[in-house]
Amino acid sequence: MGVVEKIKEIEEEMARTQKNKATEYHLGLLKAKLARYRQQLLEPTSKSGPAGTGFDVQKSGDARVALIGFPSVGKSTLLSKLTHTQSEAAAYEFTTLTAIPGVLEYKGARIQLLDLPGIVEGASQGTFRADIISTCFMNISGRGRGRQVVSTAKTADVILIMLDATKSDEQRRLLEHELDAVGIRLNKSKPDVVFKKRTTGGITFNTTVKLTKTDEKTIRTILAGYKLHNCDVMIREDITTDEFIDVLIGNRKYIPCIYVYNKIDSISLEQVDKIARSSKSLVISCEMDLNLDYLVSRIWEELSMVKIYTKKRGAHPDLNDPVCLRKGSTIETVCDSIHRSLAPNFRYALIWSVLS
Ligand SMILES: Nc1nc2c(ncn2[C@@H]2O[C@H](COP(=O)(O)OP(=O)(O)OP(=O)(O)O)[C@@H](O)[C@H]2O)c(=O)[nH]1
Ligand SMILES: [K+]
Ligand SMILES: [Mg+2]
Repeated sequence: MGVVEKIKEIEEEMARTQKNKATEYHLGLLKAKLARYRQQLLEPTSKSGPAGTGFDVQKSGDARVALIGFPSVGKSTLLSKLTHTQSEAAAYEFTTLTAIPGVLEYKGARIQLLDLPGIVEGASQGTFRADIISTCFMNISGRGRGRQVVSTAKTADVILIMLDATKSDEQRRLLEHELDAVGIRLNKSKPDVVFKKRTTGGITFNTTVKLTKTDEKTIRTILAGYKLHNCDVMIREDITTDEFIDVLIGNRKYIPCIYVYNKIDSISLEQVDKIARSSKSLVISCEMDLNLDYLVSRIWEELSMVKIYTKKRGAHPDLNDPVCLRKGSTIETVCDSIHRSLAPNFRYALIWSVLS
């Protein structure tokens, strides 16, 4: 049986299994298995298909923002509006077939905006079902280049999920599920769990908070499923079973995301108002140039960039030429962004002032 069939089988079993206290451990095991198979799908050595590599577009500028969405929601139109790059836009689906990078200049930073092909061929006419997702997920040879797109999304600092405001919100859940399946966690931070493998000593299990969404037994069952018999687990947050599996698997990507609803020129004011009020959501019309400036400022906010000005001794800094980095970067990152030979010989930095 291939990996895809195994995934399908587990998904079916999970759908059949009633969720209650008695089945919790079993479901936990199934979840762990499912995560492992999905992982295999993306591994280059897997026999199930080619590696989950993204499009071959070099990262450039200070940050990368990826546009993800169904066909014809207006991704290319947006890229052409916000950057000097023209990406072909048309009324038919799958106009864009590869990744098109453009540069968005804002507050002295250069942000790479990536237009990507529309994803999830065939899913748009189906209802939200796990078996459809698995099939779409594998559908890389067809017109929709789903897997390549989601792999590219993994390299982004911020993801824009672009939606057609005139269509149902089902599209949003499908896209979220698709990204989730490849290990992207949207608008979440890494679970506060310390996990260390050991060679002997059994399992030590500690928590600093009360666990209400999972428990020690479930976690021990999962560890056994992974053949992890010696390790330290320290849980410092009220995590779910899924979040624990994420920690075990390790290569999850925690990426901020904004839901951008386009084409609001075609819906009622009441509908616009409703969408605009939900969190992380934003309404625009590319065609009528509505709210595009606000979108850019929100992207900037989500990127949480800091600007660093360097100066020569006795001279003023050049305020037109900042080094732009994500918040949380270190002096070493600053050095590396100036020149890669700088950090090894670096001794100290003088810091003048911090502006907010
Ligand atoms: N009414 C309306 N139409 C829009 C708006 N933005 C884009 N469109 C139209 O939507 C259609 C699709 O736009 P594209 O930019 O090609 O969409 P895409 O998401 O890049 O599509 P694919 O590359 O095929 O995935 C075009 O006919 C655009 O003119 C908008 O704000 N309002
Ligand atoms: K299109
Ligand atoms: Mg396009």
